[in-house]
Amino acid sequence: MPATSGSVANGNAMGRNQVRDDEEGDPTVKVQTIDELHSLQKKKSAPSTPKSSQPTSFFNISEEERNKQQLESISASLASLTRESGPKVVKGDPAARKFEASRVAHVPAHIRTPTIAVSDSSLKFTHVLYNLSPAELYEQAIKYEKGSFVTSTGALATLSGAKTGRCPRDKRVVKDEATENELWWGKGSPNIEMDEHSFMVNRERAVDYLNSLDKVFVNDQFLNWDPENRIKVRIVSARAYHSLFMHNMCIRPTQQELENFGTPDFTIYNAGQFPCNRYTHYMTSSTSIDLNLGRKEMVILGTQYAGEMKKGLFSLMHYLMPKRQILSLHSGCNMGKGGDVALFFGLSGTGKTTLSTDHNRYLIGDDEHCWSESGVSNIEGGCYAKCIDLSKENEPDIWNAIKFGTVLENVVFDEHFREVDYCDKSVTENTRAAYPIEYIPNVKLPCVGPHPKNVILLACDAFGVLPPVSKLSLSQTMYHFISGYTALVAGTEEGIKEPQATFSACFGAAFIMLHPTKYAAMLAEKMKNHGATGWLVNTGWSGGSYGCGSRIKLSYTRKIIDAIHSGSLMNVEYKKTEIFGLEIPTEVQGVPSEILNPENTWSDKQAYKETLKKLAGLFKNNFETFTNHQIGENNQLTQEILAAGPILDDA
Ligand SMILES: Nc1ncnc2c1ncn2[C@@H]1O[C@H](COP(=O)(O)OP(=O)(O)O)[C@@H](O)[C@H]1O
Ligand SMILES: C=C(OP(=O)(O)O)C(=O)O
Ligand SMILES: [Ca+2]
Ligand SMILES: [Mn+2]
Repeated sequence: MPATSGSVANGNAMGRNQVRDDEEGDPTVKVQTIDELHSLQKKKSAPSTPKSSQPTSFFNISEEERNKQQLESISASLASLTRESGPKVVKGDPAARKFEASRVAHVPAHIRTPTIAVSDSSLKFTHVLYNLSPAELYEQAIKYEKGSFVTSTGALATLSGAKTGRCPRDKRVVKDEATENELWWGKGSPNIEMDEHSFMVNRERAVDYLNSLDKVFVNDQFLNWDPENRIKVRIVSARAYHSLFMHNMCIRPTQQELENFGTPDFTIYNAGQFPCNRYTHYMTSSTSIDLNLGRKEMVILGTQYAGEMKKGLFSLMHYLMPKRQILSLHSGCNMGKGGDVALFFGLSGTGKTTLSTDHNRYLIGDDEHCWSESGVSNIEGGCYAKCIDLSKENEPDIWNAIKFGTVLENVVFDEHFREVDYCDKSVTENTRAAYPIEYIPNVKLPCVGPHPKNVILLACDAFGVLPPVSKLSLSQTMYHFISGYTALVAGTEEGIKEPQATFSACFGAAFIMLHPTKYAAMLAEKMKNHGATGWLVNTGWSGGSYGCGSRIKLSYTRKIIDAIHSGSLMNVEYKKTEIFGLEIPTEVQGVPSEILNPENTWSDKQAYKETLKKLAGLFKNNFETFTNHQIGENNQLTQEILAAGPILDDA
C-alpha cells in the first residue's frame, strides 16, 4: 500500500485517502497499466447514426454486414484485373491496430480478363484508411509524410513534390466508340487521346503501386449540391495530404450518407508518387492523368499536385451534366442579401476565388458550378485559393480560413514560429490553400442559388488595353465567352514563367469535354431566358502592358463589382470604344474616372493604339477556329456573335 501522507504534502485541502477509491473527485486514474491509460484517451466514435424509427433506408442491415459490404466495395476498387487474387484489404492504420483475421475481405475473383499466376501480393494486406477525419489525417501526414508541418494558425503545410501546377499536356482521355463522336477532339481541344488498352496498363500500374503500400486512403464523397444531380466519387490515394485535400474540396457526406454510400459513380486512383512508363503507348513524359469515361475512372501517375484531382472531376462534370441539359461552369458564384446571383467566369488567376469571396455577399462557390432549370449549384464542398501575396487587409475572409483543417500547399514558413510568408515564391508562385467552404463565414449552405442576374467575365489583360469594366450585349458575352481571353499567370500550369496572352474557350478549355459552342449555346439560352446581363472586367494591367503598367488595384475592381451587383451600373452613361466596340461607363463610384478608359492611362498613345490592334488581331485569329460552327439552333445567333468581335479596318 502506498503511504497516504503524500496527499497532505500536496496541499490538497480536501485531504485524500488513496486506499479509498470510492471517494468523489479521486484524482487517481483507475487503470493498471500505461497502455490502459492511453486506451481511455480516445472515446469510441458513435459507430453510426442511431437507428431511428425513421425509414432511414431499406439498408436496414447490421453494423457488421455494412462494414463487410464497404470493405468488399473497396476491395473491388483495388482489385488487380490481371491476377486471380490481389492484396486483401483490411480497415485501419497498420501502426495502430493488430492484425485481425475477421476484418479481412477477400478480393472477389470476378473479372473476365485473362489472369496470370498468383503472386506474392496475394499474401499481403493493404490497410485502408477510410474517410479519416482532418485530425487523423494531420497525424498521418505529420508522422509519415516529409514536408508536413502545422503552421502558426493551425493549417497543414505540405509539399506537392516536383509538380506544383497542373500538367494539361499530360492529360489523356480514352477514345472509344462512344467518346469518339461525343467529345471535342483535335485542334484546340484539351482531350488528347489514348486507347483503352493503354489506359488499362496505367490503371494496373497505379493499382499495383497502391497495393504495394502498407496503407491507402479512401475518400467516399459527393459532387454537386443539387440533390437531384449529385455524383458519388471515390478517391483512392497514397498520401494523407491528398485525402485531406479531397475531404476539403468535395462535399462531405454525413455519417448516414456514408453508410448508404454503396457503389461510387466514379473512382480516382491517385498514384501520383509513381511515374508512368514511357514505353506505354501515348505517354510523352513521366506524368499521365488519364480519364476513362466508359469505365468511370481516372488514373493519376507522376504528379502529386492535388489540383489534378479536383480539376479531373470537373472534366467529368463537363461531360455528365450537359447530357442532363445542365450547364457546367468554370466560375465563382455568390449571392447578395436580396437574392441576386452573380457568376464570375475566368481562367486561373483572374480573380474568381478572390472576387466571389465578398464579405457583403453569400458565397455559393469559388470555382465550379452547374446551372440547371432550378438555378445554380456548387459542384464542390470547398475552395482552392491562390495565396501568393495574400494579405489579411485585402482578403480577410480567405486569410481567416487558413486555420486547422486547411491544406496549405508549397508555402514557405518560419522554421520556429511557423508563420507563413505569403510573399515567398521559393517553392512556387502557385501556392494554394484548400479549405472547406464553411470556413468562409457568410457561406450559403446548401451551396445553391436562384438563376444568375449578372454574368461577369474576368480577363487578366496583360496588354493593358481592355477597359476595367464594360457592359456586354448577349452576342458580345458569347463572343468573349467562346474566346476566353486572359493572360496565364505564372505557376498554375507547368512552364509558364511570366504572363502570357492565351485564349481558352469557355474560360476553361482545359476542362471542357464537348465542343465549346455546345456550352456557349446553353449559356446564351439561359442568359436570355433569365434576363442576365453580361460584363467584361479586366483584373489585369492598366497604364501600359505587363512590365510597364501595373495591375489594377484590387480595391478598384471590388468597387466595380459592387456597382455591378447593386445595379447602379445599369443607369449610368456609356461610351463605345473603337475596335472592340465595348461599352465603358463614364463613372463608377469609388474608382477614378480617368482609368475607366484605358487610353487615358497610357502616356504613349501610339503604343496604346498599336497594342490594341495587336490584341484585336490575336482575338480574330483565335476565333477563326469557331467561324465554321453554328451556335445553337438558329444561324442568326452565330452571325451576331461573329459580328460582336473586334473590327479592324485594315484587316
Ligand atoms: N484587381 C484584381 N482583381 C482580382 N484579383 C487580383 C487583382 N489584383 C491582384 N489580384 C490577385 O490575383 C489573384 C487572383 O487569383 P484567384 O482569385 O485565386 O483567381 P482564380 O480563382 O480565378 O484562379 C489573387 O492572388 C489576387 O489577390
Ligand atoms: C486549381 C486551378 O484553378 P484556379 O487557378 O482557377 O483556381 C487550376 O487551374 O489548377
Ligand atoms: Ca481559384
Ligand atoms: Mn479555377
